[in-house]
Amino acid sequence: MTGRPIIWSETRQELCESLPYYRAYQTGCYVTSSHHSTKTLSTASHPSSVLLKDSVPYGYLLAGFPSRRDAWSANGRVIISHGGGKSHVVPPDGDDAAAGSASQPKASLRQDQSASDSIIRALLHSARHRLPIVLIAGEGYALLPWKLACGYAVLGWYVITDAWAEREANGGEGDLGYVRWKFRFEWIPAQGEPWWELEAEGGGKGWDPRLRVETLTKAQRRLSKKMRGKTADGRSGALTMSRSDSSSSETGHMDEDEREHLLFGPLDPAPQLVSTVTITPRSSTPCTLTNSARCLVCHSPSPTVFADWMCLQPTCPAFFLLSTGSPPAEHSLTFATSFLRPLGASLDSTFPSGQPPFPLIPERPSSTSMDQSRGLWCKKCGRLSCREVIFQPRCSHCGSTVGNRKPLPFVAAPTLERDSMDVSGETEGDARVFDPVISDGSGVIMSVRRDAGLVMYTFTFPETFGDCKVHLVQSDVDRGGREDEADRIFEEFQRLTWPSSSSSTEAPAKSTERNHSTSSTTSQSGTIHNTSNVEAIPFRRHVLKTHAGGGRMLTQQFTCNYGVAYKHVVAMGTQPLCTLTSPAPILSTLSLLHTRTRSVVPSLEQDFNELYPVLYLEHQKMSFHDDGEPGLGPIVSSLSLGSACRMKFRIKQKFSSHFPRITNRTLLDLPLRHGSVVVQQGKDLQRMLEHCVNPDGFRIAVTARRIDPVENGGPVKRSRTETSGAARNGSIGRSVKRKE
Ligand SMILES: O=C(O)CCC(=O)C(=O)O
Repeated sequence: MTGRPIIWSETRQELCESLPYYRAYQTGCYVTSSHHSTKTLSTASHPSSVLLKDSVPYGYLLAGFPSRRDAWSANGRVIISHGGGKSHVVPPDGDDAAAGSASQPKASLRQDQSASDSIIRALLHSARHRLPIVLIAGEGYALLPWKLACGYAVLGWYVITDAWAEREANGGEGDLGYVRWKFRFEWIPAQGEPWWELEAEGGGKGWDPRLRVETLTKAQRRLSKKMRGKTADGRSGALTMSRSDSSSSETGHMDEDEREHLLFGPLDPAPQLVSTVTITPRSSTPCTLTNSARCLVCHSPSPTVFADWMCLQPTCPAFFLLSTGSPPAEHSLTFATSFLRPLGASLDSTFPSGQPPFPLIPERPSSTSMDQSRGLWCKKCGRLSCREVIFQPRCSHCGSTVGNRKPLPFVAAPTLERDSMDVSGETEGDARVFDPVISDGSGVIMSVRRDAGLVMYTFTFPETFGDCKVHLVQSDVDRGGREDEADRIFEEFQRLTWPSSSSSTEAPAKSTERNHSTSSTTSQSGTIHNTSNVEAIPFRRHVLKTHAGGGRMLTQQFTCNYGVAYKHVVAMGTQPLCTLTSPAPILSTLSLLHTRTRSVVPSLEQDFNELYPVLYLEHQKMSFHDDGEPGLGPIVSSLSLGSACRMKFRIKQKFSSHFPRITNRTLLDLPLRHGSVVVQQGKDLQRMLEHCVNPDGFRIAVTARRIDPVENGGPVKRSRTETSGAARNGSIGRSVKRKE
């Protein structure tokens, strides 16, 4: 066995960004409940039943230490695992031979788990309705019988055949221990053989991407086609499976259509893999596909998990007691032989319509969409990589191009709607009105001024926050104003961000075509090309230096820096901010920011000396953070380009107790649109408040600051050679406390 996975990653971020069915950074089970579609399954026959709003678990991670009696059996076709939290890791106790892991540390409980705990409830829901679920193994999964040699690997499609509760004794005398829920997962044969059973090629040497570049073998490539939902000849199509045995739907919980809806209904476009389903449970007992027997005390069935049958319903007085009425000795508990044997083809009907509900291998994003922020799967080696650069991202393992080879489509500046102020947040007709939200009791006061074609909204914070103001300055579109300069800057940024490509043949993105300035050309496809010799804007995602979880972690957004170079939680370099050599959109932005900032803060004497452009692809945002750092001047000013967004200001947690009468920490929620300039005024603003930004779609923001380089800890680095090419993303960065 060489263990050559077909979908694998080194970091959790690569896994979670690439796989729409596994976005759980913290928990071991990806449960989703965010989908808008809900469905109530027939309740007429159960008028008194309680409606449960259940989430669907899509991916389950086998990682870390097993709990007692977890098992990897029949070469991974049967897996017994524990769900739900409330555990901590304890050293080996050697009393559980059945799990074959007596020498491993184990996850031990601190309190009872309950069927209503969110993850357990979702897994029970999955078991009841026999929903396919994807299992992923992590490097630390101690029961894997071979060395994984990478961080994570997708195993394949499983179904939960049984769910039950056990008592997990802690070893103390008379101690009954805590209730632990367990799940039996079984491989769904219709998907084919597990990849770890493929014949080894290449001399049978162990797969180890940490030692050498590994590429997929022929057999793996064949299997990967299936995992992409492609037929053997490469066409897109359903995975075939035998539908001859459909008898397993005889639990009567849900008919084929209902299950199909459950799985397919919400599955339309990735990443919306999610479903919130309102279900009337027909029984409090999860489905049991293996042998079961009924308890004489509670009359509920329990699966025959152990050689000695016990009632496994935690509410029953006979729960986890032998027929003698006494609890089993931990070391004498062994699995019933039949329980670890696969049920095989009878599970194939758990794939609705005869095929997995979605391909295991994620699709490449469409070249005409700005939703490019996801991770990518490499068809050469199977590695999942985060998209680190916008154009031509490469596999982090073998270096192959993994994204689209073409520049992204050009996005035209949005047509501006009227800004009429409406503090109540109501809309007039179809027009989107300016609707800042000032939270009740915040004491924030708004004033409006119009001058020189601009409209200026000023939000003054109460004195207790020091002398703080936020200004929003934008063209007065209600009085015929336009954002021509912002339009130009937005176009220029894109021209210098997507490098030229003469081979582009992509179709134009709808309503994005427009005329371009003379320094760029537009292909017939509507793609904008950089034909000048000006250096590209080096947007990329940077490595977070301070990632607590270990492993490589990238910032969410694509960023770069111009001007003062300083220490940062991310490893990034800086570009010179120079009137002769800096790219046109950088200089135009700086000039626009100076003009608009001085319209509300005429006392601004010194110019900004640092610009921080941020590019948000669709679905990206910036979490709460402040810009405070040594040497930061009192004014921070930023320009919004492209999609509209909301920018919120809230009191930092550590200061919330200073304001007992303010119940909502978010004091101000501002609507920004293309051309908006936000001016943050006052040092205390960064000290006491933090802000976040949530864009509606593709957006570029450029923030300007004045930094004292001496106070900030070092001289300004302006050497051209030092900041160009690869060195650009070196260790010089900034010290902003960004929460990515
Ligand atoms: O996206 C924005 O408008 C602001 C970005 C920001 O907060 C920052 O760069 O610190």
